[in-house]
Parts: sequence; C-alpha cells; structure tokens
Amino acid sequence: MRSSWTPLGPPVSQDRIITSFPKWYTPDACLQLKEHFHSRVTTACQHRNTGTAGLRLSKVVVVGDLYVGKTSLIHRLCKNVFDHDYKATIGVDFEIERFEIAGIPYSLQIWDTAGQEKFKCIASAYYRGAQVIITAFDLTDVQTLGHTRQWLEDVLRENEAGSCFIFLV
Ligand SMILES: Nc1nc2c(ncn2[C@@H]2O[C@H](COP(=O)(O)OP(=O)(O)OP(=O)(O)O)[C@@H](O)[C@H]2O)c(=O)[nH]1
Repeated sequence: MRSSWTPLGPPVSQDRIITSFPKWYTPDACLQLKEHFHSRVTTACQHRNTGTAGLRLSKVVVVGDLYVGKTSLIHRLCKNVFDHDYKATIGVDFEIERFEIAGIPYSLQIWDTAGQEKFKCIASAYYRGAQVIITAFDLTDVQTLGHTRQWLEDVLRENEAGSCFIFLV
C-alpha cells in the first residue's frame, strides 16, 4: 500500500520502495532470515500508528583509512555513479537517501568521513548518534583492514554500547 503522507521533495524512486524484506544474498552475511515484516509492524504501518517515536531517520557513519573508497561507496548508493578521480573528503560530508518502507517514509542520513589523519578530529565530532557504523577497507591493502578495528573503537566511544549495527565493507 502506498503512503498517503505528503512527501517532502521529489517522490521516492521505485527501487527505494520496500514492501517486503529483500531476499538475503547469503544466510551467513544476513542479520536476520525473516521473509516478512512482523504482522504487528504491518498493521501499525497500515494504520499510520507508528507515533513520533518510530525510527524514521537513521544515521549511518562510514569510516576507514583514506583512499579505501568510502566516498565512492556512498556515491554508488545515492547517485549510482563512480568517479575514477580521487578527491579527498575534507572533514565530513553527508547524503540523505530516502526510502519508503511498508508505506512509511524513512531516510538514511549517511555521513562520509575523511580518512586523513589531519581531519580526524573534525570527523569524530559527527560520530555521536550513529545507528549504523560501516567500517570500510581496501581489499588490495591489508593494512587498511587492520586499521578498521581502531576506526570502529573510535566511533563506538561516542555511542551507547550495543546500540549500533556494525558492518565491515
Ligand atoms: N579500482 C577501484 N577503485 C576504487 C574503488 N573504490 C574507489 N576507488 C578509487 O579509489 C580512490 C579513492 O576513493 P574514495 O572513495 O575517494 O576514497 P575515500 O575512502 O572516500 O578517501 P578519503 O575521502 O580520503 O577518506 C578513487 O580514485 C576511486 O576512484 C573500487 O572498488 N575499485
């Protein structure tokens, strides 16, 4: 069922409208294996009964060494583009990606942080309140994998223990 809420900005693109759980790619890499929303969730959404406390916006923080591809990853998701030229992120940048889930508008606020050491103190000011942490590394540089542990610790220090979903990309 489509939302009857007044949209802010342009309509949500078709591939961002989620009416059922997407099929998992592999069970080992899936957070949960359910195929449908819980019936109470579906009912609440149908009756627009989610109140104001529902999670309508989630903050995603993407961290990792410089040059591992954080900006490229986000641009592929949000704009479906890939740029061969490297432009270092200065401090932080962010994108908003809009979805409609079970008829309810929902947004991801995706924070792209700079991997360069000199910008770390600027970027770390934006770690607080993350619901999702993506630690990114470069498959061709094993050192960047080792450094993800430190990046993760830095973000977790600013957030409640156990309150974030964590991904290694
Ligand atoms: N071959 C290849 N190149 C990539 C890939 N992802 C990113 N790149 C390239 O790697 C370089 C760095 O990518 P960015 O996305 O800017 O890296 P970043 O992690 O955001 O870098 P900082 O902003 O400095 O932290 C760019 O030249 C990209 O074109 C990938 O999957 N494959």
